[in-house]
Amino acid sequence: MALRTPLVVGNWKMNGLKASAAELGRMIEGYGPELRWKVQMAVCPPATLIQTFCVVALGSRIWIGAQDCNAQQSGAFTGDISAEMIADCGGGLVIVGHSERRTIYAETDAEARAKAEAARRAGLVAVLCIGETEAERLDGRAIAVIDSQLSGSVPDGATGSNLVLAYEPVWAIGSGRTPTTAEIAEVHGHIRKWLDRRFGKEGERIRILYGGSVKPANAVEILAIDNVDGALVGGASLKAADFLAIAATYA
Ligand SMILES: O=C(CO)COP(=O)(O)O
Repeated sequence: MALRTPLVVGNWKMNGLKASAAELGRMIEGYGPELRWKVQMAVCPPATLIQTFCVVALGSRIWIGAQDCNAQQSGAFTGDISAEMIADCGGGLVIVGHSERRTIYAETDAEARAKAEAARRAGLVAVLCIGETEAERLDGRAIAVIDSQLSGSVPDGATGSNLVLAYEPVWAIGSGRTPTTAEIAEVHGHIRKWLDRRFGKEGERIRILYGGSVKPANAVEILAIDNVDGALVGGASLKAADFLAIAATYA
């Protein structure tokens, strides 16, 4: 068995209504045995659809997850959901620290870390997002920013079974632009070394996904890069044909 099974996660963001279960159905149909053995697929719909999607995906081996959670188990946090609630619906993972949460809702590394810890408490896998802005990259600070996000948001005791990292350069999200393969290789190699230093052998089991404008047209090139263990896909995960084509890179 490979040290790290490739993982392709779809982040639907604030898109999807009940009727979108049909699209999930098409994904399940296309996730046949030849793909299942090679790559793990997951879909994170908006919170309103988690329960429905978990029922639709039952027995399909596609994981269903959430896009965020509150770090607390329950309480007076109007509008929020907890990791325990996601697990209760049948969810298996939760995205934390996404750049849209960091930018729009001013979430900090410490909050992302607390959410990753909440995910572990509830038995979920946390998909923890990090990545530099365009200004930071142009300033030559991309690696420094990644380092500070890693130290601030990766929880103690992380393992390959409770944490996945996602490198998402903020400027590549929804823009149709991606870093060069050398730039992605540099950041992923850097994160891999950081995980080795922090967690030793266990660090080798933690997957590092790339996210930001991944499409069927660039997936082959991106997913072949050293230390890229899969993708976190936004727009292209909304259509079964595109999402399956990305995952099929591993077939
Ligand atoms: O933010 C992303 C996934 O979390 C990436 O979004 P896009 O694939 O639409 O660029």
